[in-house]
Amino acid sequence: MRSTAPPAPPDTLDVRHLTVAYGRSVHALHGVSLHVPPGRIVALLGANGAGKSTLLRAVSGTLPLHNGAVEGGSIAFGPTVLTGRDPAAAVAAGVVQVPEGRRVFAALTVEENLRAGQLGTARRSRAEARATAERVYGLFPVLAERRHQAAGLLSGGEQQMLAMGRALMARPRLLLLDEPSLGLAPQVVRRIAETVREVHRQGTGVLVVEQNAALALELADHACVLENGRVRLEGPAGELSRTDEVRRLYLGEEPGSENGPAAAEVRELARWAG
Ligand SMILES: Nc1ncnc2c1ncn2[C@@H]1O[C@H](COP(=O)(O)OP(=O)(O)OP(=O)(O)O)[C@@H](O)[C@H]1O
Repeated sequence: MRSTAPPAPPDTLDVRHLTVAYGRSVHALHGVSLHVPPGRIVALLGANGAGKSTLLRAVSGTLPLHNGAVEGGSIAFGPTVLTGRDPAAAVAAGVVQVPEGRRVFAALTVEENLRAGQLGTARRSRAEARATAERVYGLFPVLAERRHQAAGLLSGGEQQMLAMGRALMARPRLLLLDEPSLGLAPQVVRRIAETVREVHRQGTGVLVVEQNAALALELADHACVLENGRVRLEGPAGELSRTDEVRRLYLGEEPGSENGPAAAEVRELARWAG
């Protein structure tokens, strides 16, 4: 008789031995395993081309949009198998990706963009939908002020907030974020980081890809460093940020230095986070 595996705990992302290729020649991930426990923040770090976006795309079901495909391994969110499923299946399971490059519907208003975030999710009453929108406006008051404006007129930072807000309208159990701080001013980055924390406090898990390693390690409970499509290092974010390798390669510090630029940034973030 075959033994059956115990049911996966709810809201846990479980990626096992994942192998992904684009076409026949680009092998982007080679047997990557990663775990996001319920309600935790996990950061994915790594150099350009390491495979971070590929991993997020595989989880959100958007790989085929980039001509990529899962060639081996598995992805599950709780009891739901997501391997090779489409984005609608991921959203229905509670896994929602903030689109890369903060894509918003430029011609639609802020409010209409937020409403679009509910498409494909379980039907809700109007009162529930309104309450979710008010929660998003509470997180990003600037969106409330601009609710009747075309999204294309927002600044880059406001568009990032809208892209996040739209993802939150689906009431995700796991939010996938691809470089949320890219190209944004420090103050806006702080606002975004604050929101990630707030979303996390409200019980949503977060898997975040971030070039700003100091920010990612400050935000995350756990971090995973990818190198050439393989997991190179992983562990509690606090421990990883103290390893010589991470300090040298991702935080731009000389090992042993407490005064590098990233160390200053971590201290500044810690001060701001209270
Ligand atoms: N649509 C695609 N078609 C072909 N190859 C791709 C495609 N997207 C990514 N790749 C390749 O897959 C590998 C992993 O890329 P990926 O974008 O996942 O890395 P990344 O760690 O997110 O890097 P970056 O920080 O530069 O976005 C790289 O070799 C990249 O060139």
